[in-house]
Amino acid sequence: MSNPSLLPDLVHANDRDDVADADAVATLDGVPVSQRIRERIKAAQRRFHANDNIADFIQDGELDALVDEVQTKMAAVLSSLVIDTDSDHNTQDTARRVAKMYVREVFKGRYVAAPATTEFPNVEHLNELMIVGPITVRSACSHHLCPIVGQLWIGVMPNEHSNLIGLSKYARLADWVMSRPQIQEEAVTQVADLLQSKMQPDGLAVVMEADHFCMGWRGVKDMDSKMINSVMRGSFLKDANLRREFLSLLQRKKA
Ligand SMILES: Nc1nc2c(ncn2[C@@H]2O[C@H](COP(=O)(O)OP(=O)(O)OP(=O)(O)O)[C@@H](O)[C@H]2O)c(=O)[nH]1
Repeated sequence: MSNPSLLPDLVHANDRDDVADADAVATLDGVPVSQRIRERIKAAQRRFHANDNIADFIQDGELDALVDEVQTKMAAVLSSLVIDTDSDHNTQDTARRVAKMYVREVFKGRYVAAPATTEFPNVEHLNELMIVGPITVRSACSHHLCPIVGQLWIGVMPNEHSNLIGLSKYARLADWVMSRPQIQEEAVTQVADLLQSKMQPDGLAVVMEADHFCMGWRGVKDMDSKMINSVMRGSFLKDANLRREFLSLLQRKKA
């Protein structure tokens, strides 16, 4: 969706002097930009959970306005945490930095469309196991918004009708999915669904192993435990030998 004609009407909080004012939310005709986006999603009867992509409902220029809006709300959070952002030189720009980090970096996978992937026909009718990994992945848990950092392995069993995608695209697509507040079980399923739709392979396997900072940095403060989970589809589910081959190759690489 894009409608550049809306741009001149956007009022950006950072165009003004009162950026720390909790009422100075970026608006379009007096309506906060998040509300406009939410109304479009609801009208289309679509979901907007933390790990959903909502790029189809965001118009040109609105992401900048969203950063402005989040900045204003973050300033209010810092104020409620009784941090003196006026005299504390370290936190003067923190609200802006955090807003940019959420919208433009760590949760970008909610707000931008999927990276382009060229799909190539499987001309040689390749039908051998292929494994990509470890791909380093970074996400955040939906519960505390604490980082999740780990590794991902992908196994593909193509057939003659499958599409092949460039090697770098596995990492790009995984990053797009992970750059949203997630739980690991759903993140792995989303990666599998995405690859399945692009490649249509006979079988697909995705394994993820990650550290959850909500366990290590806070809460139970267990630094050692990791979460490992996997999704097996098609021939990886039906064929125990294929599954064993994939898991043993992966173990050898991890050792
Ligand atoms: N299943 C699953 N749980 C996760 C994931 N990331 C974080 N969690 C857990 O989600 C739970 C959040 O639940 P709550 O019990 O409501 O939160 P809490 O009281 O702050 O929990 P504590 O972490 O035990 O202090 C915690 O147990 C986290 O460790 C994930 O990817 N998958």
